[in-house]
Order: sequence, then C-alpha cells, then structure tokens
Amino acid sequence: MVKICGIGAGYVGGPTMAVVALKCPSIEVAVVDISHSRISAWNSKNLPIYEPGLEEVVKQCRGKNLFFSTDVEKHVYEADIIFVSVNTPTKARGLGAGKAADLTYWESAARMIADVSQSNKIVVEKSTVPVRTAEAIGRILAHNSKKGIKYQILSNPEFLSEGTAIQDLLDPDRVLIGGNDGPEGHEAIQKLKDIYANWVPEDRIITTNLWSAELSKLADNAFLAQRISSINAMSALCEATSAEVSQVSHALSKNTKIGPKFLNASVGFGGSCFQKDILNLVYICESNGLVEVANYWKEVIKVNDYQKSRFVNRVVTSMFNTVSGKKIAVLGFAFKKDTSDTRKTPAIDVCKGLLGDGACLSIYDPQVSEEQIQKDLSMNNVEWDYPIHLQPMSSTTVKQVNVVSDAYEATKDAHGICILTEWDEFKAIDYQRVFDNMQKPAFVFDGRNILNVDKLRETGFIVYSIGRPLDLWQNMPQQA
Ligand SMILES: NC(=O)c1ccc[n+]([C@@H]2O[C@H](COP(=O)([O-])OP(=O)(O)OC[C@H]3O[C@@H](n4cnc5c(N)ncnc54)[C@H](O)[C@@H]3O)[C@@H](O)[C@H]2O)c1
Ligand SMILES: O=c1ccn([C@@H]2O[C@H](COP(=O)(O)OP(=O)(O)O[C@H]3O[C@H](CO)[C@@H](O)[C@H](O)[C@H]3O)[C@@H](O)[C@H]2O)c(=O)[nH]1
Repeated sequence: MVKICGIGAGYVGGPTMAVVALKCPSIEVAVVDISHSRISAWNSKNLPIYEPGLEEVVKQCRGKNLFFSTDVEKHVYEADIIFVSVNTPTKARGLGAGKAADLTYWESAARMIADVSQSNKIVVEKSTVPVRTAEAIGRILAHNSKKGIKYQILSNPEFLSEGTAIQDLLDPDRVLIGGNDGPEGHEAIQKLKDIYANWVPEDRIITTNLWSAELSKLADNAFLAQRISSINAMSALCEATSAEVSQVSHALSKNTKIGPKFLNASVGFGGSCFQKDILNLVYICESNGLVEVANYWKEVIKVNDYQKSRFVNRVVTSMFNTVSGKKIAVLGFAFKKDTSDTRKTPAIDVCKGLLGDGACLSIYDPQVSEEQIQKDLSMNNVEWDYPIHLQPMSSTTVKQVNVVSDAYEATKDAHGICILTEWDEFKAIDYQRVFDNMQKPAFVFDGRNILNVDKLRETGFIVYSIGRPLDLWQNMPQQA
C-alpha cells in the first residue's frame, strides 16, 4: 500500500490530504503537525477550520485511510510520498523583512525528513515558495541524508480558494506538477500524476520544469490580485463620475479576452496569500535587479491599501467628519464569506481605522469568534501567517469593541453599518427593522456591494456602496 504523509494540517494540508484519501481508498494518508491543538481538533467533532463540505469528507475517511497525528517522525519515516504544506509567511525580521518568504518551517521540515528517512522519498512542495526553493531543499536533503537515500522533489502548488476548497480540490481547473528532468524526475512526476488521475482528467494535469511550477503559483496569485486592484481602482473613478462599477465589471466580463471572474469591486482583498505572495514576488524581482518589474507589482498592494483607507475616509467624512463615540455595526470580519479565516482580512484595517477615530464597534461575523476578533484587533505587528502555537496570545481586549452574536444586536442603536464580508445572510436581513432601531440619520457603508441600494434609500438609509453613484447626502464628498 502506498503511504502518503502530509506535513502541515492547516487550510491547505487538511483539506488536500482529506480529498486525496477520499479519492484514493487504496492509499494510506497521514496528516501530521507540530500543533497538538490542531491535530486534536482534526480528530474531534469540531474541525479546526470551517470549510463547506470538509466535515463530510473527513468523516468518510478518518480512521479508515486518513489519520491525523503529531507523530511527525513516524509517519515521515513510513511514507513513500511526503506533501509539505507548512507556513511560508512573510519574513518579520532580518534580511528581506516585510517582503521575502520565511522558509524556516520548510527548512525544518526538510531537515527532519533527512534525519528520519531510511528509504527513498518523493517530497512534494505544496506550500507556496519562492522560485528555486526546490534547489535549496534538495541541497538540505542531500547533505543531511544517510548514504544511498534518494529524494525527488516535485513542485505541486495548491490553487484552492478558501470557502470553496473542497469543490476546488474535487474539480480543479488544473493540477500543476513540476519536476526534474531525467528518468528519476519523470518517474516521480508520473507517480504523482497517477494519484491525481484517480479523479482529475488527464488533460488537466500539467507538467513543467520545477522553476516554472514554483513561479506559476506566485504569478497566478499576482494576476488574480491585480484584477481586483484594477477594478477597485476603477471603483474610485466610478464614484467620482457617477459610473457604476458593477455595470463596468459586467461590460468587461463579456469580453471573452477578459472573462468574468475576479472583477468584484470590494473594500480590498484579504487572505493569507495575495499580499504575502506578491511581496515575495517583489523581493525576488528586486533580488534579480528587476526594479521596474518589482515596482509594477508593488502597485497592486498600494491600490489595495488605498481602497481600505478610502473606505474608512468615506465612513468618517460622511458621518460629519467624526465617528468619535458613535456606535458602528460591523457586519462580517472574515476575509471572505464561507470561511472563519481572518488572516489579512480588510476588516482589521477598516476596524483599526474607525477605532483610531474613536468609534465604538459592535462586530458580528457568523463564523469568527470573539477571541479571534479581539486578538486580531489588539495585536500591532502581527505575524499573521505564522504557525498558530507561535502567535502571541490575546493579552488585552480592545474596550471599544463589542462582539455580538447576531446582526440585529450589532445594529441596535448604531449610527452606521459597515458591511465588510459578503456573507449571504447579510442580504436576507430585515433592513426596515434594522433602520427602525438605529440612530438617525442611519448610514450603511457596503464594502462588498451586496445590498440593494435603491431599496435601502427608500427605507431611509444614507447609503455608500463601493463604486456606485454617491448618495445625494450633502456630507457624502465626491472624493475619499
Ligand atoms: N490558505 C490557502 O488557501 C492556501 C492556498 C494555496 C497555498 N497556500 C500555501 O500553503 C501553505 C500553508 O498555508 P495554510 O493556509 O495551510 O497555513 P496554516 O497555518 O493553516 O497551516 C500550516 C500548518 O503547518 C504546521 N507546521 C509548520 N511547520 C511545521 C513542521 N516543521 N512540521 C509539522 N507541521 C508544521 C503549522 O503548525 C500549521 O498547522 C503556505 O505556503 C500558503 O501560502 C495556502
Ligand atoms: O472579485 C473579487 C474576488 C475576490 N476578492 C477578494 O479577494 C480575496 C481573496 O479571495 P479568493 O481568491 O477567492 O480567496 P483565497 O482563498 O485567498 O484564494 C486565493 O489565494 C489562494 C492561496 O494562494 C489561491 O490558491 C487561490 O487560487 C486564490 O484565489 C478575498 O478577500 C476576496 O473577498 C475581491 O475583492 N473581488
């Protein structure tokens, strides 16, 4: 029986390995992690991450051919193929701080693999890594391994999106496998292809050289984020000219050369990947002397930061230039709907901006806990994407922040509402009831363009919605 070990039981490692186990009943899959709390959650009824469809997959396989364990060394020793899905955060200090990828966790996983292995292994990079990482990992493995043990390194970047991870894994657009040239490299690529071929049509499995696969992942995220910053830049122009960004997006989407996806204007993109991976790309460009290319990609992040601060400015200027002492209801804190993940969520920057102006926040998110929100808002220099057990525990609570358990409670007696995540349930709220229980004038700031602006205005709200013609409200300035 082929044995697979997945190192890293997070948002990538957990769902990916669970789907491999589901689709390959003849393969034994062990998912290992240094975090005891994560592994015990994977072995319990309350999985450590919220992802639609994940629970069903785990329930079907756990204890049969899918195991979660902290015995990292044992499972690495036994495995034929090792998938590494550990954190690759932005470096917080030292050379390249703030841009370069921190490969500490990858390197320690590689050293451990070299220490415990007694047989040949295929090591698969699932984490997003700088181009040419496989070279460095290869050296670590070669220098530390016992004589005679051979390693083949493959780059198999993961393209799942949170909130749709299971669907993305079951029916991927493509699977990318990069490997070494030569017979041993080809054999390793074929072994990984055979695993995916259990459920992915062969024409969707692309093979490349190692460096193309590694770089394609960074390029993929940079292109996606660039589309969001492009439409968000347009949203500012729409507000200044009374054009309507969703109409512009729709028109663009019908151009088959452009296509329909990633054209939703928003309060800004979040998530653990886009910013980190673009910074990583920028660092690699700079390291290769490609300053113009680096500057091009930096702008994507600049526009994203601009979009978040523009939103805060809109709220404050619209509400008579101050939100000091005012209750603002924040609906949604996760970086997108259908996840409890708050890494790099735009809600953190928006909430901090409003708190900076003295607002009192009442926050509701269907999946994010009070503890997580307080932790996110009380930390200054957060090492966002570091392994959970290394993150600082929440020591203080932000007094002007109240986390509540439903939207009606959040909005009661509020002066304004900010929609920061596009959860479906926010569309179904009884906004007449909400309006009746708010201070007047009652404001809505829709950072996700999910609400019916005309209807809200009829109800009596003063409404700002990203990239849409501004309310005639006298305090709604033309520019923010
Ligand atoms: N989150 C996503 O949607 C996504 C999608 C594609 C790619 N990626 C990439 O995948 C990688 C992992 O991302 P994630 O979101 O799953 O992170 P995560 O923090 O959810 O999971 C990483 C896990 O690795 C564990 N870990 C770290 N070092 C370890 C070691 N030496 N041995 C065993 N376990 C170790 C941590 O404890 C943690 O549980 C990153 O490189 C990320 O860029 C993420
Ligand atoms: O039109 C859009 C699409 C997305 N977003 C925002 O962009 C962020 C990222 O969204 P999404 O890409 O759907 O989620 P992620 O889970 O971050 O997935 C991205 O990052 C992963 C990690 O690398 C990749 O695997 C995926 O392919 C890539 O889409 C979120 O804040 C979204 O709200 C917008 O503002 N407008």
